[in-house]
Amino acid sequence: MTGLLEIRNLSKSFDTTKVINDFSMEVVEGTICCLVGPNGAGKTTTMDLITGRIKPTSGQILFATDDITARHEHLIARAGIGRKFQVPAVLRDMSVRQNLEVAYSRQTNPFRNLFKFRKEGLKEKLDEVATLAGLTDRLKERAGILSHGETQWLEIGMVLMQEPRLLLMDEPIAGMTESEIEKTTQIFKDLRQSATLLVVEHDMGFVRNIADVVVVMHMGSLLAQGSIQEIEADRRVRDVYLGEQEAA
Ligand SMILES: Nc1ncnc2c1ncn2[C@@H]1O[C@H](COP(=O)(O)OP(=O)(O)OP(=O)(O)O)[C@@H](O)[C@H]1O
Repeated sequence: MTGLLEIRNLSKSFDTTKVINDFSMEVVEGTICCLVGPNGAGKTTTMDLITGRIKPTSGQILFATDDITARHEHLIARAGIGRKFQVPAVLRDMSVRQNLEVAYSRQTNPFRNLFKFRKEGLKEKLDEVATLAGLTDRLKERAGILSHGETQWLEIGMVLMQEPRLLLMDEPIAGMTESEIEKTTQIFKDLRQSATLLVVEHDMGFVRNIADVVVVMHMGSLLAQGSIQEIEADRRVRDVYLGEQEAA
């Protein structure tokens, strides 16, 4: 099976330091792939390379079989790759509903843009996303009063309003309470029905609950990939990453 996203022999150097080194992986459509590894392994740099924020020194990135390696960042977003960063970017003085509407109007798919003022399309999408993100009861609230967890869910909702085919997430549960993590786990399980996700995450409990595939990076290279059971049983992964996690 070919991946929706395929990374082939990717390398990236900053000055003389090679931080991504001949790294290859893929994300299959309709799955959640978690990218894990020790601090400095190159996870964020890989996400930056996928979205076109930075360009690789060598290698290729294919999205839906198109080579997007040299494409400009906004064209990659338009092709259907959305990203939710760790730091929220919601408009605090606007309501939850207005935030979702603004995200919809920033729809990056040009075909969809033609219909952006069609109210039914917006309403339908807004209801669907609010339900998925667990925000139906909070639509009228000012975004500024939301809890940390709710703000993160609103951010996820805002990315979903743009209907990405692939959704990248940077540490989505950072700073969340136990109950917020539980709810986020459910949101991700629901998301899997309609989206493809690549998630950078340190919390192995969360990874265990959501991941179809786990990819482990170490020093810019692929160390291991497989199911969570395969990863947790892998001695090399235990040595460089999981052992360190358990000790923390
Ligand atoms: N712009 C840059 N210039 C120089 N070095 C960089 C730059 N960006 C990242 N690096 C280096 O690349 C390496 C990989 O960093 P990266 O942030 O991708 O790791 P990470 O796996 O996301 O780590 P963490 O889990 O701590 O977020 C690190 O050694 C970092 O210092």
